[in-house]
Amino acid sequence: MAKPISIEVWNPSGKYRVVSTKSMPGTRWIKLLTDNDCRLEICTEKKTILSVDDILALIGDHCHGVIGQLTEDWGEVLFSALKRAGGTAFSNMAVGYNNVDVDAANKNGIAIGNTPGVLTETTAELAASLSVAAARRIVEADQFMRAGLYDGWLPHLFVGNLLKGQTVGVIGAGRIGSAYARMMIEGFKMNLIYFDLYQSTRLEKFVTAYGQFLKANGEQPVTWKRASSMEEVLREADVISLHPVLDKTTYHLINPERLAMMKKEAVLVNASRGPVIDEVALVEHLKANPMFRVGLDVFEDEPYMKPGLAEMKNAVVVPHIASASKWTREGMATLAALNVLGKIKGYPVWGNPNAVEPFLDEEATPPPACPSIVNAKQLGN
Ligand SMILES: NC(=O)C1=CN([C@@H]2O[C@H](COP(=O)(O)OP(=O)(O)OC[C@H]3O[C@@H](n4cnc5c(N)ncnc54)[C@H](O)[C@@H]3O)[C@@H](O)[C@H]2O)C=CC1
Ligand SMILES: O=C(O)C(=O)CO
Repeated sequence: MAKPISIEVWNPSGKYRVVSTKSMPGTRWIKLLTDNDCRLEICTEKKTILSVDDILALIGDHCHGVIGQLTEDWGEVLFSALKRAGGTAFSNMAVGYNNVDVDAANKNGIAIGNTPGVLTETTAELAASLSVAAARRIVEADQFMRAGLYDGWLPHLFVGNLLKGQTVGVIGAGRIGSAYARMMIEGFKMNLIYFDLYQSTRLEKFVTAYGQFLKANGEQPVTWKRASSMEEVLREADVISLHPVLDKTTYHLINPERLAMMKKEAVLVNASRGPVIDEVALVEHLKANPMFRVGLDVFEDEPYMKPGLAEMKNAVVVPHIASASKWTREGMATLAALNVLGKIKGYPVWGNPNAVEPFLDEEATPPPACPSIVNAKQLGN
């Protein structure tokens, strides 16, 4: 028999049983569910990553919807169990949903929610921070200072890369990639080269207008270019940040051949998903090219790093915290809860997942809609 899972129960007499596999920041999401006749059960198990068996035990034989996490493996086993339990709704507390088998969800008639928009700027800010930290060797210098090694100013001490006037390359210029590009262009006056499957007209217009503004003020204008291939970005950019979704087309997008195309002193940043980079190849490249630097928020085999990465001074590594601002994490919890609640209540899907602000206004009642359901069309919603 499966080991019982520890839970915390809110509104025990609620009509709809909703499970959250983790405690999430804030209390608004809890209030929204309990005020709407949901009995909410929050898993309080100490282990960080729940197994499929743990989640099966949480779903049990009566469950209307689940709020889950990107660390969980949501496939046929869990979706068929949720369907058998009478459930119709699942939401990741994340915008990325590469941990979810959408075909299996479609087969079982389960709506899949995600949390776009609320984390765009927060994630872009962390990518920008990693870019600067890697370019200016901030972590190395901090460690040097704390080790008591600083014995006076020296002309060669921790010399890094100037960003102004250099080229920033963005691969995947969607919501986060575009926000990151704007920060680097406006903040550091970098030129842009980007690659995406789609043209980012808004981003191009922004760079053109900012370039005109700089020129009018007697400064060197910034420029933009839409690359016709990813390789063009890798060859030309001084700082490259990866922001695509993770799918078959982006798995190991950065491989040994592409690493070799990049400038020897380039900075590579990844705040998308770990498997976008072949991490073993990256470690080899970092060893062979000490002036090449990386800033990583995500890793191929999270929570682990590939052997050798932790020892590399030219790598800045942080534990998948790109969306970790209080406002964003509370907003993600709200959107995830409203996705599940909306489906249970039979609400329509919100028309624009890029404009979810009305759901985040704490003073107002959220619209009667599901903020973002990725398989709405397939389910005929
Ligand atoms: N590290 C973290 O904590 C976070 C990571 N993420 C990751 O960032 C990803 C992007 O999020 P958003 O910007 O909101 O999504 P988005 O959908 O707005 O942007 C993704 C972009 O990638 C492009 N793309 C897809 N395949 C491509 C390919 N083969 N080559 C080039 N571009 C390609 C798409 O056309 C789209 O413009 C998420 O899917 C998630 O995996 C998101 C939030 C936080
Ligand atoms: O939202 C996502 O996709 C994350 O990785 C965490 O915010």
